[in-house]
Formats: sequence, C-alpha cells, structure tokens
Amino acid sequence: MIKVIISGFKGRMGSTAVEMVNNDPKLELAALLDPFATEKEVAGVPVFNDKADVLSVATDVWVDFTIPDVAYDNTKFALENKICPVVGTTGFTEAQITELIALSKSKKVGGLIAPNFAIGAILVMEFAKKAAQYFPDVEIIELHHDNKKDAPSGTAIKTAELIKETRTYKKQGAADEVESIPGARGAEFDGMRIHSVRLPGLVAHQEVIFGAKGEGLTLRHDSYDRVSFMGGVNLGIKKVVNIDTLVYGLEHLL
Ligand SMILES: NC(=O)C1=CN([C@@H]2O[C@H](COP(=O)(O)OP(=O)(O)OC[C@H]3O[C@@H](n4cnc5c(N)ncnc54)[C@H](OP(=O)(O)O)[C@@H]3O)[C@@H](O)[C@H]2O)C=CC1
Ligand SMILES: O=C(O)C1=N[C@H](C(=O)O)C[C@H](O)C1
Repeated sequence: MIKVIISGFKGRMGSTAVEMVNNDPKLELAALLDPFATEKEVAGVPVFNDKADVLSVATDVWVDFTIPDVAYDNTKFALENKICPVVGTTGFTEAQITELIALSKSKKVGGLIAPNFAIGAILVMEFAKKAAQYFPDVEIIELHHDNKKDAPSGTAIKTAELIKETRTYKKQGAADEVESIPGARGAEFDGMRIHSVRLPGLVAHQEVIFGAKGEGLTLRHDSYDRVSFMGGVNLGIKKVVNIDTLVYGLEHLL
C-alpha cells in the first residue's frame, strides 16, 4: 500500500486526485494539506494547514497541485524528508528543476515533476519534437480555462523545450514585422512563438502548428475533463517509489 498526501486537495486537480486515490485499493490517502482549510479531517484522513505537521503521519508520496509560488518549497520539503514528490503544479523555472533533481540524487529519493499527466499531451510533445526536425517554422497555441494563473502553460513551455532539441534555430516571421498592438505575435521562445488563450468553458487544450512551403501540419490535444490527467498521476505515484532520482516529464516513466 502506498501512502499518499495530497497538497492542494480542495482545488480542481487536488479534489480529482483525492477521488482517484480513494478508488485505488493499492493507494491509501494518508494526509491532506491546505493552509486555508478549517476542517481537521475528511472521512478520517487528517487535514493539515502547515506542511511541517505532515511529518506526524507516515507518507510515501507527496502529490502537489497547488500554486507556482509554493510548489517549489513543497517539492524541496518532500525530498528533504524522503517523501517522493509527484508534482503537477506548473511554473517551475529551469534552475529550480535542476536544483531539485540534484537534491533528489543526493537524498536518493525518486520523484516526478510533470507539466502534463495526460497521455495524449505527452504524445503531442513527442510528435512535435519529431516534426520540428523537418519543420523549423512552428507556433504553439495553448488554450485553457480562465482561472488558470500561469501563462504560458507548463505544457507549452515543455513542448517548446522539446522542439528546441531538434529544431534548427530560426527567428520566425518577417524580419521587418511590426506589432501595432504589443503582444500580437505572442511570447517568443528560441525564435518560435507561443500564444495563450483563456476562456470560460475550456479545460486544457494545445495546438502545435507547423508550416512549410505549400504544406502544414497541426497536432492538437484536448483534455475535456480533469479525469484525463488521473492515469498519469496514478502511474507516477506507483513509479516514483521505485526510482532514486526526480525526473521532469511523465515520458521518463512510461
Ligand atoms: N500536470 C498536469 O497534468 C496538470 C497541472 N495543473 C496545474 O496544477 C496546478 C493547480 O491547478 P488547479 O487545481 O486547476 O488550481 P486550483 O486553483 O483549483 O487549486 C489550487 C489549490 O491549491 C491551494 N493552495 C494554495 N496555496 C497552497 C499551499 N501553500 N498549500 C496547499 N494548497 C495550497 C488553493 O487554495 P485556495 O484556492 O484557497 O487559494 C487551491 O485549492 C496549476 O499549477 C496547474 O497549472 C493542472 C491540471 C493538469
Ligand atoms: O492549469 C491547468 O488547467 C493545466 N495546467 C497544466 C499546464 O500548465 O500545462 C497542464 C494542463 O494543461 C492543465
């Protein structure tokens, strides 16, 4: 039985993860964390407001769906206390990820930071990396619900990072292009462009559009429901307890 703590358990993803853990007989919900929670327990599971108090119960895996400002500290705290982090919260910097990987290696604790847990999103990233070898002109459009705090999405950043590995650098668009409204061409990452759409009704969606002479290629993934992320979270929880380093991206555990 793997004992799990869920940080951010009242949020959209945290509450879906609680349901997933409760429905898996191989997992046990051992603790819940939210600094603003007033209840002391939920169905017999202790609720903590302060992460230091989580250490009063035995836990193997720390699932984190909170906010960028606290997820880095939470992940560091979990690793330092030999709890394997499975982190979906986005907004980590490259330097933070590098530092956390080094910490995990020194502590010999497994972990996962995954900007996206949906298998279709992982496949789009992999296909995009492959396509960028042949199509250096690419724009990423990510579309999310209007309560999302970070932009661009963690998935869009990771997609751009993977594309960068195979794409020959190119500053896209006309050399003399002008933005008559600032931001019209989106964010620039290594010469390619990322656009963020926020609308009520959306969940999580991404298009990677490649263009070349006389042809185009569009890769699209849609998460219509947060249940789409739960297979990946479940797999992450079960895998991190058997590895001794933190990895960035679910693809490393598939
Ligand atoms: N990797 C993936 O596949 C996915 C990742 N995400 C990412 O997960 C994160 C959460 O998304 P979502 O669930 O939609 O957001 P929500 O705003 O619904 O949930 C975040 C929760 O964290 C709580 N919180 C704030 N501070 C703390 C803290 N210090 N400790 C514990 N909990 C805290 C918030 O409480 P309060 O509201 O009271 O402030 C809220 O309940 C985002 O970064 C998002 O990008 C989302 C979907 C999929
Ligand atoms: O905030 C969200 O909702 C999502 N966040 C992740 C991201 O930033 O990529 C994953 C998914 O897109 C949903």
